[in-house]
Amino acid sequence: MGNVFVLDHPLIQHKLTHIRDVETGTKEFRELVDEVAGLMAFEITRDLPLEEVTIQTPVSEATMKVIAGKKLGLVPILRAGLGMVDGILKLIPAAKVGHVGLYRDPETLLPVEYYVKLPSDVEERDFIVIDPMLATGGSAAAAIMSLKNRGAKNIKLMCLVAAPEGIDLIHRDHPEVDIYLAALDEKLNDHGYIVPGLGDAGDRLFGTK
Ligand SMILES: O=P(O)(O)OC[C@H]1O[C@H](OP(=O)(O)OP(=O)(O)O)[C@H](O)[C@@H]1O
Ligand SMILES: O=c1cc[nH]c(=O)[nH]1
Ligand SMILES: [Mg+2]
Repeated sequence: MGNVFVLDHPLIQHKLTHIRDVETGTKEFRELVDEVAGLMAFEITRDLPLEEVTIQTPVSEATMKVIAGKKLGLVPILRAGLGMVDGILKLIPAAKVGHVGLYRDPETLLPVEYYVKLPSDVEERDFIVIDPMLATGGSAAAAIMSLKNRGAKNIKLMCLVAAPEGIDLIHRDHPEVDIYLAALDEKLNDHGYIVPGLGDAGDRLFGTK
């Protein structure tokens, strides 16, 4: 079964509290999501392989380590996943970015796919699927399936806030996928919103409500 990592570094917890606060406006919300995504990327990339290179310092020759040309792909789920991309790209600027467009039908809570564009070398890349919210898990599970159907083999999932229901669905449908979170919340409400959560991530990021 895939692991669930809750990245509860004090900086992440502090910023996430402000993200959750209903008084936090669009500009600050966007900046904080960007910052937390960068802090989380630090931990998610912990297993990147290194290789040795020989360099010359001002003092001597030395054998040191650099990241060994791993092919990474970030896949934000539109729209809200977009808010986390730049914060990660600041740390991993060479990553390619694919997009999966999904919205959750407000009545059925089921995901509806409207767009997919991935890097051409899907089979050779390790992917991180990104969405701030893992609620019922339907959107993330569908995005992961979309990647697998196109040949992706190694996939991680990165979210800010999850409900237990979402974790269960990913474990059921994609048991090998590791999940990285900033917080695991209590439950879903009757409308499928995470409690306490942070509200509608897309609307808060883009100011559409
Ligand atoms: O786990 P689930 O129950 O599927 O819910 C989570 C999804 O809901 C939100 O997207 P939304 O449908 O609001 O689209 P948006 O990002 O365009 O606002 C959120 O960004 C996730 O993609
Ligand atoms: O709490 C939730 C659940 C789904 N989508 C969101 O944006 N927020
Ligand atoms: Mg939304």
